[in-house]
Amino acid sequence: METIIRFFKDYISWNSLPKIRLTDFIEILILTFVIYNVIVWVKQTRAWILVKGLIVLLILWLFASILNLSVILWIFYKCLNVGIIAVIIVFQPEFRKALEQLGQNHLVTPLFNFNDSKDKGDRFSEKTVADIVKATFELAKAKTGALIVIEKELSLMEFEKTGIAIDSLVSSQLLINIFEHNTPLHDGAVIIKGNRVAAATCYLPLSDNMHLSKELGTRHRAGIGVSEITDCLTVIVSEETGKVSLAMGGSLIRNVDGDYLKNKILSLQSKAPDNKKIKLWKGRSKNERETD
Ligand SMILES: Nc1ncnc2c1ncn2[C@@H]1O[C@H](COP(=O)(O)OP(=O)(O)OP(=O)(O)O)[C@@H](O)[C@H]1O
Repeated sequence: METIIRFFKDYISWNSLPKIRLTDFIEILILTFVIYNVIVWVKQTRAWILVKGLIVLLILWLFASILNLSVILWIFYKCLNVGIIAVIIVFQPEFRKALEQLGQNHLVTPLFNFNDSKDKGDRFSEKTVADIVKATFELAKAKTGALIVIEKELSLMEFEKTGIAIDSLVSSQLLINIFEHNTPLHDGAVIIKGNRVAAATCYLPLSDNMHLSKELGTRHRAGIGVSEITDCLTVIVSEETGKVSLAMGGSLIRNVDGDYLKNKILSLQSKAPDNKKIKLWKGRSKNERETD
């Protein structure tokens, strides 16, 4: 009995328990957040197939280890380095997308948003909103294909650079003219920043979303693609059907009317209330992004 009491005194006393500091709690929270997000990412991408493959390989390796199958183990170890590089190459698009999403994270973006030019006044004037809506539906009526990307918080500079600079005030006439068939500027996308048409003929990244309807061509895929990696609003006018669709946060809303488009543009207008949020470095928190 005495031995048992001594055991409890020696080993289950408060002194023998590891000390938990505040930093340990912080570490646990960070790790929980990271592991949860990695699991969600793995489930949402092709990486899930990779994980299943890795589990099969792990079982094989365990089997070979238990039975001491030296040749199989030797092959495993020799292939390990090449395998890691192969995985990085094959899953490069997924890794890229994950890093881009991390960069868009609500915690990170405000820290590194150096662009304070939009801190003053509204993003769009009433005329700009009305002209975008007017041009869109006139183009739709004439079944003229169009792709208009409206910038929100995240810069579209990298796509702007692929096109021809315009830097002109938005007007319905200008937009209609740009997308007119057989004119030098009609191909590609127009980028709108505030009240100005920044550039035309811009090339956008195509979405690789496999769940998109097969009837959607590259114009729609490009519109959705740019909305997956930035917080822009993309207006797509189908040349084939004359219907207007919107892409936001990687989702496509098809066949919208003028009021819906106007409200969506106005929703970009409302900037995040900077003064109510923690402003760490000349930055501003993003408005909530729309999902399906
Ligand atoms: N990556 C891209 N970036 C910008 N614009 C693009 C891109 N790919 C295609 N486009 C535009 O889309 C046009 C081709 O549209 P396509 O017919 O393939 O698309 P769609 O989605 O079926 O649209 P529509 O209903 O208008 O036919 C091109 O002429 C070009 O203007």
